[in-house]
Amino acid sequence: MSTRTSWADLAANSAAENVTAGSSASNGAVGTTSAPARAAYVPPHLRNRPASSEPPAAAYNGPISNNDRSGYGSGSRWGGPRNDYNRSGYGGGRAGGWGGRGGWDRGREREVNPFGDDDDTEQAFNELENSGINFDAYEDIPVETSGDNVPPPVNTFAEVDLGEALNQNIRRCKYVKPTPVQRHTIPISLAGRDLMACAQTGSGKTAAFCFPIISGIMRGQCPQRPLRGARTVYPLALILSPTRELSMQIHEEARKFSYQTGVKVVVAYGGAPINQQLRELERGVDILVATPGRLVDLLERARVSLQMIRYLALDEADRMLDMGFEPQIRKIVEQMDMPPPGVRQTMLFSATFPKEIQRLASDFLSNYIFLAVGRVGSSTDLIVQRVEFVHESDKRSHLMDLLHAQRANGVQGKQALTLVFVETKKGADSLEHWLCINGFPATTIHGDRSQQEREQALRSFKSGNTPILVATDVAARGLDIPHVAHVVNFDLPNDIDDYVHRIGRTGRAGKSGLATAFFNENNASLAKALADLMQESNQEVPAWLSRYAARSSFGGRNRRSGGGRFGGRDFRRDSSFSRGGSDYYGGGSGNAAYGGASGGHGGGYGPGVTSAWD
Ligand SMILES: Nc1ncnc2c1ncn2[C@@H]1O[C@H](COP(=O)(O)OP(=O)(O)OP(=O)(O)O)[C@@H](O)[C@H]1O
Repeated sequence: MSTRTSWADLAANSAAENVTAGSSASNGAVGTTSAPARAAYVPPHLRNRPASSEPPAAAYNGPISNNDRSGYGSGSRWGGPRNDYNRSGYGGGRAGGWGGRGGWDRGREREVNPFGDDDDTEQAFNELENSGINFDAYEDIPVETSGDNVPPPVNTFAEVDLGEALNQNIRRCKYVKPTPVQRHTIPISLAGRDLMACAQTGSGKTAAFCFPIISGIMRGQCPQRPLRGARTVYPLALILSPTRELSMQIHEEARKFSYQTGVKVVVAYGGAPINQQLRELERGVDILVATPGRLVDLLERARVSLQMIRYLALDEADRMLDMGFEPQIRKIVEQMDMPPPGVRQTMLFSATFPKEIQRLASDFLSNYIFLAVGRVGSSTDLIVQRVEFVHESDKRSHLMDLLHAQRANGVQGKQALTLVFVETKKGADSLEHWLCINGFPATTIHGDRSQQEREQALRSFKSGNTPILVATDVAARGLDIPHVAHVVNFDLPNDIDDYVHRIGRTGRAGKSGLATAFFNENNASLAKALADLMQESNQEVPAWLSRYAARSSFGGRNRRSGGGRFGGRDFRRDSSFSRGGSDYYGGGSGNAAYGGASGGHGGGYGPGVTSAWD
């Protein structure tokens, strides 16, 4: 059949494309090292490294530091409460903040360009806009904020003084306007406020927390690092995320945003050799992006100190505080040497925020602002959700039908990618094998694969060489993979929030996508939450699913309290919040099983207030 040929062609084409595109990842950066201005050969182990990692500049006169940037003034100390530096940085003193950055030029010459462009091409970038974002869909987006003195949103990046180097990188990224979550959170963060932000998948949360951090470090005065071990490093900002791949992605993004700002970003995650990460750290770090396990390791080895942390960001914060991660997060945030809330600035981001998690998270925050931003455009336009009743034994043939239909429609001929979620690692391997022997190039990502295999699988999927990725929930959150046209929930998750994150791998940044779920009697406990979610998103709910939902609405792990809209609502507004523990789940009996459940986290929106991810 011609399918074989077309798959082979597809692979060949995409391989070629991959080489030219550089796929926005660090590979692309390597390719740029041959630009005339940077003709010197950069050995592989030094590539993708901010070049300002050099010995302390002459201006620096403090004790041994691995973090200091050559341009950072005379070493005035940051050490007092957060308000001190905020006032000097963001108040009337702002005007003085951006001049005289000449010292950074030295770093500029050597820093590997993560955009794969050259300074000379900046004008060309100015003329382009990120066409992926549907800006019209931004009108009338529902937003809810709560907290004291919420700073007003901005409409443009120009309205906030992020600094010229960062602005230039924003232009390079072709971000013409801030997305809604950025419009609201950037002024809040620049004002030094703590923040809990709930905004739909694919809406630009990464930049929303990176921009204020980078800008704040750029404008901050050079902190004098304490003298501990010569090999201990003192990052100024910590960004935690739950998976290695997500940490790598945030690192890549942050490196782009901080290009030529003098701000150094390093990533540390498990499964990769620690020595290499230690070497990177020793070259200097301002922003450390990390997974919790590897960070605990580094802290216990006293190779990282959190003493100088000014900014703490938790991406996928609800996941970071669920039962799996909470002890590690508490250890990092509360039991090491990190400054307390009110001294550091803390920002929590996710598309989902169950109330119980909000309650836990509030321990980490001081006088925070809660923000819920509705989805970009109408949900019906972005992710079309379908649920099909498929018995366990029919799932494979049903998947095959879907994939054949996609081929017939030519979707995959255009490099469209399909992400298939399954429940178990074994199930992932077995489905991948079956797909491959049936002529559908597939790969897999799950926790039993080596880190190298995981990274290779992701690369191959992103490039289109292997247009089907079978994944467990390790790929459910945060991953920003362009051209994922279809997400298939081959096995539905037990938790409606996981469903939301999984389908959010498509329909990103204003683009449309399709999500198909295979439902059968094993998923009855999810029926109510799924039907509610689909209804809220203006999706067609099959009659049989409504019947399942009616049957299961008496309880169950995914029941939402108050029958209300799902909840990006501030738990502090809920009158039951002072009553403690189980009430956050509406008093439902299934609440003890919190870790795997999202039940009842809505609490109900009032009229006219829209959920953050409907
Ligand atoms: N202002 C902007 N203009 C154009 N594109 C943007 C803008 N901000 C972010 N993007 C793009 O939108 C995409 C999604 O952003 P991001 O990965 O930060 O989403 P997210 O909200 O963190 O999603 P998730 O909840 O799945 O983690 C990225 O490709 C990013 O480059």
